[in-house]
Amino acid sequence: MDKINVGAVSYLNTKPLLYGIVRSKALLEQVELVIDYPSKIADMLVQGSLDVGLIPVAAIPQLKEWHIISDYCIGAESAVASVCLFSEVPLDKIERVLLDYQSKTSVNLCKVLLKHYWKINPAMEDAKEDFREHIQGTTAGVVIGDRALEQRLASPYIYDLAAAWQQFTGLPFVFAAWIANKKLPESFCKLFNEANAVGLNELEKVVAENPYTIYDLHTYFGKNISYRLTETKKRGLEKFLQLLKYV
Ligand SMILES: C=C(O[C@@H]1C=C(C(=O)O)C=C[C@H]1O)C(=O)O
Repeated sequence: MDKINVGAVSYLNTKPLLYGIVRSKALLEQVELVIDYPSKIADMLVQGSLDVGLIPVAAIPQLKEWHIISDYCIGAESAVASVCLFSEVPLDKIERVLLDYQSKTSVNLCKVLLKHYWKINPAMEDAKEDFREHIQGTTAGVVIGDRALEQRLASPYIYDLAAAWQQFTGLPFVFAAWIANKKLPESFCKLFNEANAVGLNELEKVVAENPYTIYDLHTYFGKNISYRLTETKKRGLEKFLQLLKYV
């Protein structure tokens, strides 16, 4: 039987989900695992080189067919820490926003918040690889993932996009979810879901396996990121997909 091509995000936030996946022999026999940054994983799922991906939810409208195949996601109930608008000046002085090329969800979340919540209208620019060096003066930037945790040490103004979304809507936010572009066998989905949960029940071990000095990973995995795809998170997701039509 052909292997199921699975794509996962290369950031620290995905380590708790991958912990059990890479330890499940039964799963690894069925799976070819690819790890890359989120916008790449989304493009691969849309093109069909993946069957399942932990994809940015903003890419969902690009898929002809999609199925959420797991109860786990990369979400947040309040401040997420690793998805922020970083700036040297306060919000009302920002003239230009550089948008992280590795993101599909957060750059659109920032557009939604600028328009409907903060009600300001700076210029937006899709950024290139070295964009973090250009976050200065009245030029701000949306940065995601591990690089955002680093950027926290450099930027005086940090606007957490999940916290702002929560204040705007009263709902949690889903950044990425395990989405398949075709129906997959029930037996695989069950095994896959169970494997996702293993690391979440062993966060101490996941932290120990990933030495990191920039940010406390107990806080990051245990408080900032919220991994369960609950009914309220699904409501947050639906609301975001609605607003996405008009950005
Ligand atoms: C919370 C995060 O969520 C991520 C944000 C994504 C996006 O903006 O497209 C995609 C996948 C997630 O890993 C993060 O990476 O910091």
